[in-house]
Amino acid sequence: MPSPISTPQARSENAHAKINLYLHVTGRRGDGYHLLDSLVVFAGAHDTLTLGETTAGPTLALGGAFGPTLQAEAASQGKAQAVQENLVIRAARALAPKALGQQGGAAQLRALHLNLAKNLPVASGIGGGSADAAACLRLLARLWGADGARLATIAPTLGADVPVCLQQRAVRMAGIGEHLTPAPAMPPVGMVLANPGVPVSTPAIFKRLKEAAAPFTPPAPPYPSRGWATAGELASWLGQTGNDLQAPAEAEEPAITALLGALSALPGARLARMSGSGATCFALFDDVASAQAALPHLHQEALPGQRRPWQWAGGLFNA
Ligand SMILES: C[C@](O)(CO)[C@H](O)COP(=O)(O)OP(=O)(O)OC[C@H]1O[C@@H](n2ccc(N)nc2=O)[C@H](O)[C@@H]1O
Ligand SMILES: Nc1ncnc2c1ncn2[C@@H]1O[C@H](COP(=O)(O)OP(=O)(O)OP(=O)(O)O)[C@@H](O)[C@H]1O
Repeated sequence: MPSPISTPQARSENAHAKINLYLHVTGRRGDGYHLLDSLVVFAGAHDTLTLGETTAGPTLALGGAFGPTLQAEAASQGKAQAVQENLVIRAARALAPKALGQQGGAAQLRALHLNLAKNLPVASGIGGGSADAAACLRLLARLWGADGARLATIAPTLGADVPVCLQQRAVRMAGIGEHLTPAPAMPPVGMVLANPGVPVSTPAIFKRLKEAAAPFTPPAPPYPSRGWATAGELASWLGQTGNDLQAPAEAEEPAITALLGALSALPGARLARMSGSGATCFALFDDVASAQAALPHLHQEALPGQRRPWQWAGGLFNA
């Protein structure tokens, strides 16, 4: 039998874009973290992490459309080695001693090189570093041997979104992101994703929400036991929900308001909303073909971008 890491496919792992179809902030913990209720799905769009080798590891090479953005961020922080503090490397460092022991872990880390094709915008509300860290855990678990339970204990130590990105399937998320229950099977859905090219900091948006002192929102109603038969049914059910981070994010970045307007105006769009803490927004369509047909109609003035704007059309990722 081939070893689990012997094929080229086994040496790569995709980190799909996390989409919060709705996000209610239901409370706040004593330590300041917010309690959430969110329906999380994953889009076909993804970063890709691939294993390489070195004798000076752990090392990370950044490629893809947004590799230079991450590289520049690291450089602007004035730390020559900041790329090596990327969440991907932090995930590897967290897993190695637990999977292999101190000595074995140190040896394997020295041999570890990772290539990250960063195709998704950075600091954009679609998982980003969390999805990459989760992909790293899944990839290295295959290489080093670690079970799901072990990964599940490490994931929340890396970030609130890492547990959901580890599962990478449709779930209802509660707590600060650690309570995950399977969602009903999703209907066929088309999706347009767009980022206006403005980075948004998650802590800054939660801080704005806190300062606004708005009342917390109750959790969404129970999900229909048979799920939603069509994208239209899903969109109309989502109409009774919202994203509580959208107003503070729009206050921080008016480009989000313009983008939501442009997405709502797309032919066939059933619902337009922001994901996570922004600034990426999504529109739902009846199917992938409708989303792809609508994408060229997206007004480019809605993507002003200090950074590189981004747009994508496709379907959901089903693990
Ligand atoms: C908004 C979401 O994207 C929804 O999926 C996530 O909750 C954010 O997850 P994340 O980016 O992995 O967040 P972390 O890196 O763990 O936290 C960044 C900061 O966001 C705030 N934060 C995050 C998650 C949460 N449930 N409550 C919070 O208040 C905290 O100030 C925290 O210091
Ligand atoms: N692999 C990575 N990809 C993107 N950002 C990373 C990565 N590793 C570390 N970071 C840092 O994390 C910061 C937040 O970016 P990220 O893309 O994770 O945010 P996000 O998309 O808002 O995430 P979330 O949806 O979980 O809130 C970046 O500004 C960057 O400094």
